[in-house]
Amino acid sequence: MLELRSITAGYAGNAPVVRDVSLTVAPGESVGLLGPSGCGKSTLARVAALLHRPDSGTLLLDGEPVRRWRHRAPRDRRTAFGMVFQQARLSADPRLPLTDLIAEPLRATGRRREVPGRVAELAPVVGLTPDLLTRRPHEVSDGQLQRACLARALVLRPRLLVCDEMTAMLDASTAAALVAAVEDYRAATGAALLAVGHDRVLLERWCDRTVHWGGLT
Ligand SMILES: Nc1ncnc2c1ncn2[C@@H]1O[C@H](COP(=O)(O)OP(=O)(O)OP(=O)(O)O)[C@@H](O)[C@H]1O
Repeated sequence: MLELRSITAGYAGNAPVVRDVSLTVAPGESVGLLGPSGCGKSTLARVAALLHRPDSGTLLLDGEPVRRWRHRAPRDRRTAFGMVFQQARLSADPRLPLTDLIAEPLRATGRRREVPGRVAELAPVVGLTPDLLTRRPHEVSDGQLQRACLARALVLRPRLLVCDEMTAMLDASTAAALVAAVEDYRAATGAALLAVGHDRVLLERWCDRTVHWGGLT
């Protein structure tokens, strides 16, 4: 269970972009968060995934308040989340072949031995053929790179996925394939989902419930 209570967050030197926002994602639930461009959805998504420390408010994970963020958060909390960002190219190290990109969280948590097995398992799940796995980000399409980023988000088997406009830059068939991969993962594991976007039709089809930014406070 993820509970965001009265979260206010922003960027140093500027007025907060998220003000007093509350949102709950129950275990196994999928929640869509809809809002116009620039309203603060990505900022709230990063707060929810422990990647951005809020200025005030409380985040509870399974009833326990989170007190530390980013690399300071305890490992079991950080690894509870998998996050997919809107712009795969900005979130992917351009030096890494896709295999290493997918495996990054395993290496970062000292689980190198699991790399070959997990990458081989996940590549077909996200629709990546073996020849693509040895290529670097500049040698693959945006859709192929986003597939690898989804695999990276799944590699530690998170309990909660945060997808921030995951499909915004993609064609309809790639978008559908990525949503299907997320849903297959959720069906198999019971993981919850927070999907952020501005495509009402997509979010309403994809999620158990959809909340509107203006109705969050
Ligand atoms: N690193 C940053 N430093 C300063 N301001 C930022 C930073 N990142 C985002 N902002 C500002 O915070 C506000 C909210 O941005 P955010 O990306 O959270 O919105 P969003 O709703 O996700 O937008 P979009 O749908 O266009 O991605 C915007 O005004 C943006 O300019």
